[in-house]
Amino acid sequence: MAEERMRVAVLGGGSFGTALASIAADNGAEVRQWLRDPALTEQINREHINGRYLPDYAINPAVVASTEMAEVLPGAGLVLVAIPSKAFGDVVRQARPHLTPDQILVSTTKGIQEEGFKLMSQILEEETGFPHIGVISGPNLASEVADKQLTATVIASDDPETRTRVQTALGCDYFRVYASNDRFGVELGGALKNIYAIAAGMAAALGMGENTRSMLMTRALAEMSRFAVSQGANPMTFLGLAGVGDLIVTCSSRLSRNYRVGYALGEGKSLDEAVDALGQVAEGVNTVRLVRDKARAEGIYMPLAEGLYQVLFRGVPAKEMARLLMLGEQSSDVEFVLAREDVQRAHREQEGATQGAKGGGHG
Ligand SMILES: NC(=O)C1=CN([C@@H]2O[C@H](COP(=O)(O)OP(=O)(O)OC[C@H]3O[C@@H](n4cnc5c(N)ncnc54)[C@H](OP(=O)(O)O)[C@@H]3O)[C@@H](O)[C@H]2O)C=CC1
Ligand SMILES: O=C(CO)COP(=O)(O)O
Repeated sequence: MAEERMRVAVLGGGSFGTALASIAADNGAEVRQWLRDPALTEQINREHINGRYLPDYAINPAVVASTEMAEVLPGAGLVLVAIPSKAFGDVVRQARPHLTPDQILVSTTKGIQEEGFKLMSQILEEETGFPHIGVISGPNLASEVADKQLTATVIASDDPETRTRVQTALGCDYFRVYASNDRFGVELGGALKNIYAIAAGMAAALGMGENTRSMLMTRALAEMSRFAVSQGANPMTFLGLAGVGDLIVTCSSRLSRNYRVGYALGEGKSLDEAVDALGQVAEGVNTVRLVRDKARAEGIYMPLAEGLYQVLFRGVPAKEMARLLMLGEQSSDVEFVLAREDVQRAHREQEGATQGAKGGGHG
């Protein structure tokens, strides 16, 4: 007997949702995509193009778009939610009456909800109470995925069925899907790296060199993992695709929207001008504010996030902030090898010895 075709539902008609819908269809699934824009829905169904978000790429004709959740969700084995963090909760609440507990619900969104500092999979879990919840994250620029450039991602879930089903639905000869059980770390990695992509874009616009970019990315990794570990994530996750992998691509590519916002700021545009010119979501703008506030409230050392916050929201010139950051604490390289506190203690002891020697000289 022929195996039944998998049904996949995608919520969101943006660039990443569309790219993933097309992969699932390439893999033979029956794919339905929900979006709120009727004109774009019609264009996807008739021309197999998403002219607003991915105009240069053909979508697999097996993807059927609809503005009705009731036509998209019932019967889908896998539901991918690709909606920016600001609207994610609202859309999940609209979807809720059409969902059932056997479905696998996966967020693709790299952002944080302000209310309760919630990650998207936590919203999926809370709004549905269902057991098969996961997150996709990794170095996945949507237009490169749509272009079938060789790419890898991570499916993170503590539920083995979720991991396996997503690997089967999306894994193919141009898209590899690695598994993780650290859902929180993978999801946090995706959200946090957006902050540093803005900083990297800014540094590039200011004419800073490759040494600077490398320093920025590596110290960003230290800062991201410090924050994530303070919140309960596994630091090893940050060595993977959803940590260092995504940091590399987003801090290096003008295809990244966060990088482009940073670049525009470095060219002297205001935050509003930079965001308006982009016309799409750059999650890092909101994330930097939320993370900086949380870091301050919990006493977590995050000089890069604090510096970027000062530039974005307090009008400090980016060049001046870079100068101040270079005068900051010279801390441990890898804190999981040499603790930051040990470096600080050694400095204090040396300072004490120097003061003592000076005092002795006067006595
Ligand atoms: N693009 C990328 O390269 C990647 C993106 N991601 C993540 O995926 C998430 C989604 O991204 P992406 O597809 O790129 O986003 P886009 O900005 O390309 O598109 C956003 C989509 O969400 C829809 N949307 C926004 N607000 C609402 C709402 N209130 N109700 C219904 N629909 C809404 C938009 O509809 P409308 O057009 O009608 O406004 C649009 O279809 C992002 O948070 C991002 O972090 C992850 C990996 C790669
Ligand atoms: O997350 C991404 C690539 O992995 C996309 O980054 P942007 O949201 O900055 O475009």
